[in-house]
Amino acid sequence: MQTATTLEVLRKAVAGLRQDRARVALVPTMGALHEGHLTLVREARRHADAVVVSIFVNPRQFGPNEDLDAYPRQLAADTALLENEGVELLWAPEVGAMYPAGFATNVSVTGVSERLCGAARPGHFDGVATVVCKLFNQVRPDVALFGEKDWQQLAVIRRMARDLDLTAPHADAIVGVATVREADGLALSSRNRYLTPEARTRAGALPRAMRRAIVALLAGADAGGTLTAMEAEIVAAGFASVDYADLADAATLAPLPALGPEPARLLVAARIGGTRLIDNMPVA
Ligand SMILES: Nc1ncnc2c1ncn2[C@@H]1O[C@H](COP(=O)(O)OP(=O)(O)OP(=O)(O)O)[C@@H](O)[C@H]1O
Ligand SMILES: CC(C)(CO)[C@@H](O)C(=O)[O-]
Ligand code: BAL
Repeated sequence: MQTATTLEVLRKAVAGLRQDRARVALVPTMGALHEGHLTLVREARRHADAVVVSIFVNPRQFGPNEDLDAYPRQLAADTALLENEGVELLWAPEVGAMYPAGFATNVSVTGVSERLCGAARPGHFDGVATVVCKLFNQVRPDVALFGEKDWQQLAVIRRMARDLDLTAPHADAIVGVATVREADGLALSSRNRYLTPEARTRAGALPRAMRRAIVALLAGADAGGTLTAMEAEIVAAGFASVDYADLADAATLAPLPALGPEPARLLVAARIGGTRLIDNMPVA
């Protein structure tokens, strides 16, 4: 596996891959890799001949009081994991290579960015859209893979890619990969490593409460009452607070106060022991 840390080396390496192989896949990450990321890498292989993974802890998507400094960085261990998966190219720029002095551009996706995590983390999706737009322009992948764990992020990126003609105009250029979970149902996340063993045990209550709510909704229970009961269950299990718990249209994330004919998604963000966890599931 080749590692590029400058744009010049990246462009040469991508050109080399393109000479040898037809299709290139991109898997953007912030590192601290786990089985969720490796599942994206394996899925990427099914869609392309060469796989490029980026590792970049993107300062622009962190708020002023968020965990940018604490975010786990383990490039050597990540490199070994990616080598083991047969990844062709790792793109691991420093902040100065991604945002050289004078950088002054912002990509902002209206609508789908505005609720849920967008409301709880002002500026977050502008940071995500800006860096993913840059990554797409840097690598020019035929296909890019993102996890459904970050459902709203996936929706924002799909909107941006369509609006800015960033990817090939086929429907599956942005592939969403199903959330990989621990045995107790907790979604794998780099931030799970912030949890104490006790908080980690309690955190399994989040997906359990969500599943119970979905069963109730499908049985015809009132949406408002079900969400309130679910929030209470999450807090009773030891979470400090619930940032949001909402039903949304699965494609646009438009508000969906009650179940209708549209496909719905249940999306939750909750805090435990100083760590903010997110999850989402289809109401199906
Ligand atoms: N459990 C998971 N299942 C599937 N994909 C995942 C999972 N966790 C992360 N991903 C995906 O991996 C990509 C990189 O995510 P990122 O590096 O932010 O990891 P993360 O575990 O989501 O970290 P964080 O704790 O910052 O949310 C994203 O597309 C994300 O949706
Ligand atoms: C897509 C992404 C790599 C952009 O920094 C990040 O938000 C992530 O890891 O989900
Ligand atoms: N996986 C989403 C990236 C973030 O929370 O900043």
